[in-house]
Amino acid sequence: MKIELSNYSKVIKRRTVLDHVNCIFYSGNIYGLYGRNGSGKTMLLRAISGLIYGTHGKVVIDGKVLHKDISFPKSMGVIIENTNLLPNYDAYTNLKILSNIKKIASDNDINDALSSVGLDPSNKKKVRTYSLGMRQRLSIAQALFEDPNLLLLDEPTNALDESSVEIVRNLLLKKKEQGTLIIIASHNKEDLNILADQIIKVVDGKVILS
Ligand SMILES: Nc1ncnc2c1ncn2[C@@H]1O[C@H](COP(=O)(O)OP(=O)(O)OP(=O)(O)O)[C@@H](O)[C@H]1O
Repeated sequence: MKIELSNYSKVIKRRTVLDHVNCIFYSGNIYGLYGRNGSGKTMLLRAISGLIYGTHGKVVIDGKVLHKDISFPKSMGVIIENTNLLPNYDAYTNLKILSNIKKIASDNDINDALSSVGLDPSNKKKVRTYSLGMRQRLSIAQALFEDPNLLLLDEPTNALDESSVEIVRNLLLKKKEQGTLIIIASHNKEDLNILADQIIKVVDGKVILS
């Protein structure tokens, strides 16, 4: 998989939040987006995910122009703010409902996905009563669940304790080895140093490649 942003800009209410971004992402790599609050990291993830329309420029995914040839990247797992969880169901039911929509997962798949992030599949607690860290682990299970080719993760480990961070780092490195393209926005320099093949600095909507 190859994702290319060419001269991509996004202007919201006369403010340029992404400014002539040019970058290329390839499968089998982890890219770390690093930058201050409000610099545009989440916006860049949204642009790649197809959640927003660019004001100028384009996103091309495997030769197909986003919002022209395709609406979304074909196989994608996303964590952009914790809006993807169903708070009134337990963790198992969250993944079960997702799998019923997509009709792909067995009970074993669900149990494995929850166990892989250290959640107990038999825990019947409703997700609304979960701690932030448990929610974050469930979001990660959900993003990884269908084995997507592309993972877009906004601050995936900011609420996790040390042992959970370790679990998630290992999971992501394993996915990378399997050829997944992973883009992570993070304030955690240690995470990015350990995980990222390339760190991309985002400053005032501009991308600085290093
Ligand atoms: N819906 C919106 N309407 C107007 N401006 C927005 C909107 N969402 C984000 N912005 C602005 O776009 C800019 C980039 O925001 P973005 O969320 O991408 O930053 P970020 O680098 O992810 O920050 P953080 O580290 O705090 O998560 C910010 O100035 C923000 O105020």
